Amino acid sequence: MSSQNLVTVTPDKDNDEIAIVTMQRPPVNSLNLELLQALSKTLDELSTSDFRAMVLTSASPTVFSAGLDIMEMYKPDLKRAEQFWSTLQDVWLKLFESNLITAAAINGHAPAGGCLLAMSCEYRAMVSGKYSIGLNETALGIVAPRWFMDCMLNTISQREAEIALTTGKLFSVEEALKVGLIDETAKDKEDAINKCLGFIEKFESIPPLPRSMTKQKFRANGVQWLKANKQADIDEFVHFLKFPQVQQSLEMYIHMLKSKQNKSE
Ligand SMILES: CC/C=C\C/C=C\C/C=C\C/C=C/C(=O)SCCNC(=O)CCNC(=O)[C@H](O)C(C)(C)COP(=O)(O)OP(=O)(O)OC[C@H]1O[C@@H](n2cnc3c(N)ncnc32)[C@H](O)[C@@H]1OP(=O)(O)O
Repeated sequence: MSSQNLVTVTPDKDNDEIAIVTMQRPPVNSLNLELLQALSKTLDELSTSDFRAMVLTSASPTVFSAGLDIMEMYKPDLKRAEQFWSTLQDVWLKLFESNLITAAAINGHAPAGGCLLAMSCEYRAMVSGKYSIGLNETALGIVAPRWFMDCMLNTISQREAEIALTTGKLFSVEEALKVGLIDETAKDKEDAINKCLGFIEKFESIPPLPRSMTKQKFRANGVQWLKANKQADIDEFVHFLKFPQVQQSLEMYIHMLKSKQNKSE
C-alpha cells in the first residue's frame, strides 16, 4: 500500500467543514515511518484547508492504533530511526497544537503511541468492549518520553498519570472513563464519531481564532519543551535503542505478541 493510502480524509456526510481522518495500515495501524509521514502530510494539508474540525479514527474493526511499530525500534537502521522519531515529534506537535477542533473516535485498542494520538486530540469517545488504552511503555522495558507524559498530564491528574505510567497500565474502557482518559463511551464506531461531532458542535458560535489561541496557550508547556529540545530528544531515542537491554526487552515483547497469536489458534 502506498503511503498516500495509509490515511484517508473524507468530509463528514452532513457537514463538509468536518474531516473524518482514517488511519488504515493493516492489521493494527502500528505507526511506522510511512504511516507517520502520511499523518504529518495530512495534518499539514488540513491546516491550510477549509476544514475547521477533524475526527481521527481507524479503518480496523478492533484497533485504533497499536502504537509505534516495534519493528522501527528493534535492531533499527539508525538513520531511519532518527527520521522515524523526528516524524513522530512533528505529528505530535501538529496534532496537539492544531488550529482545528480535534476529536478521536477510538474504535478499538489504543496502547502507547495510539493513546498518544488520542490524547493529543481535544475530545475522546471510545467504543465499549474489551479494548484498552494507556501508556504501557514500562511493560515493554522502554520509557515513555517526557512529552508523552506531558500529553497525559493534559488529560488526567498527575497522580493517576504517575501510577499509570510507572505500572505500564492499560485502562479498560470503563476505567479510562472513570479517570477522564476518555470523555465518553460509544456503542460502535458510528456512535463514537457522532459523539465527537457533538463535541465539535459546541464551538458552532465560537470564533475559530480565539478558540485555537486559547487551546494553544493551555497546551504551551509540553510543546515548548519539545520545540526547544527536538534534536536532544532524537539523540536520546537513538542512544536508548543502542542499549542491549532495550533490544532484549523489545525482542521478548515481539515474541510475546507472536506467541499470543499461536495460543489463540
Ligand atoms: C527521547 C526518548 C528516549 C528514550 C525513550 C526510548 C524509547 C521509547 C520509545 C517510544 C515509546 C513507545 C511507544 C509505543 O507505542 S511502543 C508500542 C506499544 N504497543 C503495544 O504494546 C501494543 C502491542 N500490540 C498489541 O497489544 C495487540 O497487537 C493489540 C491489542 C493492539 C491488537 O491485538 P490483536 O489480537 O488484534 O492483534 P495481534 O495478533 O496482536 O497483532 C497482529 C499483528 O500485528 C503485530 N503488531 C501488533 N502490535 C504491533 C506493534 N506495536 N508494532 C509492530 N507490530 C505489531 C503483531 O505482532 C501481529 O503480527 P503478525 O504475527 O506478523 O501477524
